[in-house]
Amino acid sequence: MTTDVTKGAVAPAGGSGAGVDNVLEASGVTLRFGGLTSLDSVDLGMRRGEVLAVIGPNGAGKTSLFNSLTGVYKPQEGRITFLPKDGDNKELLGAKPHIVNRLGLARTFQNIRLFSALTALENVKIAAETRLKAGPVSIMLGLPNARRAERESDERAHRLLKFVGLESKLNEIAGSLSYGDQRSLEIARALATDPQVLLLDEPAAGTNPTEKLELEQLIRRINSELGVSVLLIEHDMRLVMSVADRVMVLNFGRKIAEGTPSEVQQHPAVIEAYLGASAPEEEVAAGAGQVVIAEQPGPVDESGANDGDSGANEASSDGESSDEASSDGESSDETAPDGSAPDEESGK
Ligand SMILES: Nc1ncnc2c1ncn2[C@@H]1O[C@H](COP(=O)(O)OP(=O)(O)OP(=O)(O)O)[C@@H](O)[C@H]1O
Repeated sequence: MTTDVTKGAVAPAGGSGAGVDNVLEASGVTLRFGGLTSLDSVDLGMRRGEVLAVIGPNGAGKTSLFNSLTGVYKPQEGRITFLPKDGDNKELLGAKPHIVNRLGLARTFQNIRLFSALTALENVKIAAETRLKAGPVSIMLGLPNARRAERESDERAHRLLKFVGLESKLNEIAGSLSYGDQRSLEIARALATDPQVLLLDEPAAGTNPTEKLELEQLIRRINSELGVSVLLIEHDMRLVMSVADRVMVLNFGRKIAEGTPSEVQQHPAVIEAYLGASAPEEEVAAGAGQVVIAEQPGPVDESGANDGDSGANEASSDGESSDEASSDGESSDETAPDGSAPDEESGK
């Protein structure tokens, strides 16, 4: 049975993972922006404890899927079910981002969103404090339980900064950190909310080769040492192929393949999606039936100048058509699951 966290109703669990120990399931997720179908009946079955990568050419629907899973967008159709360890399944479609986060899903964004004027430690503590049991009044009055909670969040933030390799930079201003360190800080902040599933949206974008290798190690450790399932959007195919247990491929909003990294690399639909239907046959043949997927450009800075979503903003700000996906209307005032303010229009 699944509790619908949006209505308090109870519904049967859906999804594609019958007989498998899934942590997250989606079935028939369809997301439209006016005439544009960003996700077309997408199914997802994410296994507990795995690193699952979502790949696809630019505009394939990867971020739309993340935004749908985390409550930033509300797809018009489908089911999204979180299956936590305690067995109390939750329907996520329509749930607000902060509720999704409280249930156990945390994410990072394509465009880094830190409180850039605060220190690394403060950034993580803010996220850790969303887990505090003490209410605002006891915090204001400095009651013993509030002091204990404050100490716990401080310790937790220290531990996580050490875990991501930033222990020597905890008092540095976030905005002054290198791009790679800012990405690590974002991950620490997401982990501070104690998720069962971590969604990473292009974590390698803008990082240098050394930082990419460190990121690869970090993703492995998050998965193996913390026991967190990782859903990863990434254009860096070397990273994807090395770190993912399984890969799901989207193209034009549809799932076109799913399997192990080597399975999807050899999948004809994937080869076609990446090389294009008109790719010369010898180009495909040159890969001996195995596509060497070219790395696609991701965003290079916080302005998202290179994230290719300019059209996205136009459509979402319209918001009038009943056929359109609604982005969470509260998200501009609210902090995002990881304590950051989401870019409501693109959710990137
Ligand atoms: N808020 C929005 N309003 C209108 N269209 C949108 C919105 N968000 C996404 N889209 C459209 O949906 C499609 C999928 O976009 P999405 O950002 O999910 O792709 P992506 O696979 O993440 O691409 P990239 O790799 O470039 O980040 C695109 O055509 C995009 O323009």
